[in-house]
Amino acid sequence: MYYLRDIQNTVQQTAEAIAEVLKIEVEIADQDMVRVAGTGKCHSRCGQVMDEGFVYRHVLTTGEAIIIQNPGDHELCLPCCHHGHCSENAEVASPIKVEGKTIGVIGLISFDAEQAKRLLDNKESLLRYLEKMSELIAGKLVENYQSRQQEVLTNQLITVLNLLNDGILVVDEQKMITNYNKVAKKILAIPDKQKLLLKDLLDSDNLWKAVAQNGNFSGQVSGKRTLGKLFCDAFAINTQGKPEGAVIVLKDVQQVKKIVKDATVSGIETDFSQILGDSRRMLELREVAYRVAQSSSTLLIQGESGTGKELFARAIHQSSKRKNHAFIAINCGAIPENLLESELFGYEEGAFTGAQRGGKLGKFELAHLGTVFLDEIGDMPLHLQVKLLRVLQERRVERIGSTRSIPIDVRVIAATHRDLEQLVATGEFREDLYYRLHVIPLSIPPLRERKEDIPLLARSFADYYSRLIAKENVAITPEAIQVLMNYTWPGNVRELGNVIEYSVTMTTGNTITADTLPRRIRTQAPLPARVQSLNLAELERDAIAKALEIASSTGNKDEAAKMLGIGRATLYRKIKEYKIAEKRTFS
Ligand SMILES: Nc1ncnc2c1ncn2[C@@H]1O[C@H](COP(=O)(O)OP(=O)(O)OP(=O)(O)O)[C@@H](O)[C@H]1O
Repeated sequence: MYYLRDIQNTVQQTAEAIAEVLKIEVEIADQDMVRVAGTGKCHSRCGQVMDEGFVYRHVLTTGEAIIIQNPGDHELCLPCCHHGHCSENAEVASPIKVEGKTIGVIGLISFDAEQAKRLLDNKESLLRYLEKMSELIAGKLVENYQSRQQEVLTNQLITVLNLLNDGILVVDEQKMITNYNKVAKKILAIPDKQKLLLKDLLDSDNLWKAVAQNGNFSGQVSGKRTLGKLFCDAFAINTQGKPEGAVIVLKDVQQVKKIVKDATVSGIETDFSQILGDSRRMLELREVAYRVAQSSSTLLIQGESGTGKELFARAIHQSSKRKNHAFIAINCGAIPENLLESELFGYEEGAFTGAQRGGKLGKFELAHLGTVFLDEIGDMPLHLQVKLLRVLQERRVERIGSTRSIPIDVRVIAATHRDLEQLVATGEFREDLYYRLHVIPLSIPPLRERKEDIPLLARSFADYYSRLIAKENVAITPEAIQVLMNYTWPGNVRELGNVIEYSVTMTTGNTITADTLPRRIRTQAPLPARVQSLNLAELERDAIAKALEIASSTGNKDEAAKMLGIGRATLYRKIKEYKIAEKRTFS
């Protein structure tokens, strides 16, 4: 809204200018009938409400100027207490309008006959003059209102900018810094009250070229007044097609690494107490792992799928001096070969078609001071094995498309369910890398070789999943435990966890009995412990041998055929075909 009191000085100066020109007293009232400015006798009453301003009220209502020749006798003055004995000789009142709305009145008052004559002799030009003065005041009011709005908007923007975790710089077309937030001030060490150019703060040539050419930039830049690299995104500002500079968003690389650390570790902090198992082998393994955690040596964890290799790797990281840095796990078998290379080592801008502008940090760089967990290392392609070996030997990484090598301090924990020695023998795994990784080998035994861990694991999974689905703690009967102990667990602890999750969910009461366990566990017909081959005939042969082995306890061959879902005659034929030696005589 527009208030004359917001520009009181200007209003007073205008009143004085009018008084000077017309040699007459002037007063200006706002829409609340408060005298905002006044000259001569009226000056001392500025700021007061005008109780008897009947003429001004009329102008505020009608929006029309009025000239009163005989105040005191005029009909508008009838309600006034000075009616009939007014000290004024003549009065002129002209509206001040903003956007068509009357928001004040300029009043001219004559106290003697000579002044009154001057007013009345020049009515027309006087009214035009007052109209111009009103427009002048109205213009000032709008200007003041807009600059206040601008100030409010700027304040809102600065508040928003200061709430962001990124550094923000605003630069004009001449690359002059026009605004920045608190984070930018901190990460760029911007001095107070200095006019600065972008080049005073950042190594900005590439950035500016990209913004000018493409309207944006994304990559890394170096600070001029601070050490270290910054991630940077910049966007051109255009107003009606005209370039007006750019907004630059900055993130401290160390800060990003902290975010990576929080995302990779804090969510799933693992310590050795979470690795369950009281078998002698697990107790020993935990003890060795705890001891090696304190060193920085490369580790190789071997074990079948689901035995807890990643769990151990996380616990080792969490117990090491690297625990406040990132733990980055990457599955070498799950990522396509060409992507794996850039994921691990990163690349420079323009390294290949489709490479992201500004390049990309590799996992080794991101995990600097932390741990990289290379799962399924046996699936790593040979040419990447060479690169990995170099990283382990030289403790430096070279991004794709770069000749510069970057020093890194990373502990590598590799894991595999494959027989690496065998892979070395067949030439699929480099011998030198194998020995480099094999410095401290940890071998996690499959669950079937430490069956005494099963009761503890099963009960703790039952507690966990009961809590998860808000069920009363589901117990497990001794018979059910016995069934679990008899099974060979090809999927190891992961499979056991899944079976207990299934049973906790499916059981109607709050006890897992042998009957509520999945059928395949009860019928003792697990999948082959290790699928060595995907040859159909071999798989069939293995399945038949297994079924015969299980059924041997009852000596009933029909049972084996039923397990396999084939007829008795087919079973005989297959036994003959695959030359399967039977361990006992069947009925
Ligand atoms: N000793 C254990 N105590 C408690 N939970 C375990 C244990 N071992 C494994 N687990 C659980 O089993 C699941 C599989 O573990 P993990 O992923 O560490 O196995 P892995 O050997 O790395 O498997 P893969 O080779 O398939 O990646 C996880 O949910 C893990 O928490």
